[in-house]
Amino acid sequence: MGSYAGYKGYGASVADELGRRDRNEFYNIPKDDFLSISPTPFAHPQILHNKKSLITSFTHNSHTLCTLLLNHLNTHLHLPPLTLQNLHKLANPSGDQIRLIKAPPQPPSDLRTSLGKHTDFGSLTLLFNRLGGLQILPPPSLIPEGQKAEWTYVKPLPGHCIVNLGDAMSKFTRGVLRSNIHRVVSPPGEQAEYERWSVVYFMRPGDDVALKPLESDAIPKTEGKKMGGDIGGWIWGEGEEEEEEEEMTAKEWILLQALRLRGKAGRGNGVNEYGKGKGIDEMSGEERKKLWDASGRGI
Ligand SMILES: O=C(O)CCC(=O)C(=O)O
Ligand SMILES: [Fe+2]
Repeated sequence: MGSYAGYKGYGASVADELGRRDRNEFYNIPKDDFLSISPTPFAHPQILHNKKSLITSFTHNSHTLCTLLLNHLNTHLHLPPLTLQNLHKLANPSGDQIRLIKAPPQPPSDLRTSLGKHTDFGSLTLLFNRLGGLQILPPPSLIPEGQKAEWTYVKPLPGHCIVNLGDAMSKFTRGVLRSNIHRVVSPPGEQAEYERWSVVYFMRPGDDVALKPLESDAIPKTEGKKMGGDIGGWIWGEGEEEEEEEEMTAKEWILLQALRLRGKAGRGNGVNEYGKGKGIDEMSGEERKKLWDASGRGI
């Protein structure tokens, strides 16, 4: 599906409104490549093939953990047994992937956002990291009256991982569950001196799954007010009348999000094609701003 597998170089995408570049490099490993599900696996370097058993055991364990969480969500959403689990089967083709992210220490006099604000577009994300740096923008329900939402660090705890809900889950539940806005900045305090690594597992719905609200007495039957916000389809905000949305499969949706970020879906400049396309240095400030406005999501 698409070609968002593989390496993204340091500074290859835009991380803020000023068009400044990100400060991380990462590598995406699709689940289907190492479980022999994909008929056209990405040409990964030999070193990853040498680590196949590690990659497959990490995939299995992460998927099992996500399935446990889906089990609880399924119960609390009053869905028929195994509804969410059946939309996310390990053996079915899907956009699930592992991401390995490396962010070197930043110059103290020039600290920037290392991974721009976004919502994840899959279902659940597991984040394994030892250093801080991840920040969330809390929803209005957690903000005292009259105050503004402020970026807040999420502290990694030993023996824990951090779990994000993604946009697909918002779609399945008509916004009962919502994807969180997050970004990564320099780790706080003394941690800023160290290289930050993050190992991520993105669980996404099976390729053939329709991204539409599920039937349950805990999920509203009509759209009513759509929750607005400047990124993501279903995040909090002032609320506006819902427009008819075209129904898509997860495969189409994920490809659209990936292309959108890379500026190929009718907007932007194709800068995020992992090294291909027009470089950010060649773009005007206006072009960078346009790219930023058009993206708004993780890759
Ligand atoms: O490194 C982190 O803590 C977050 C990474 C992230 O948000 C992403 O890759 O989508
Ligand atoms: Fe993310």
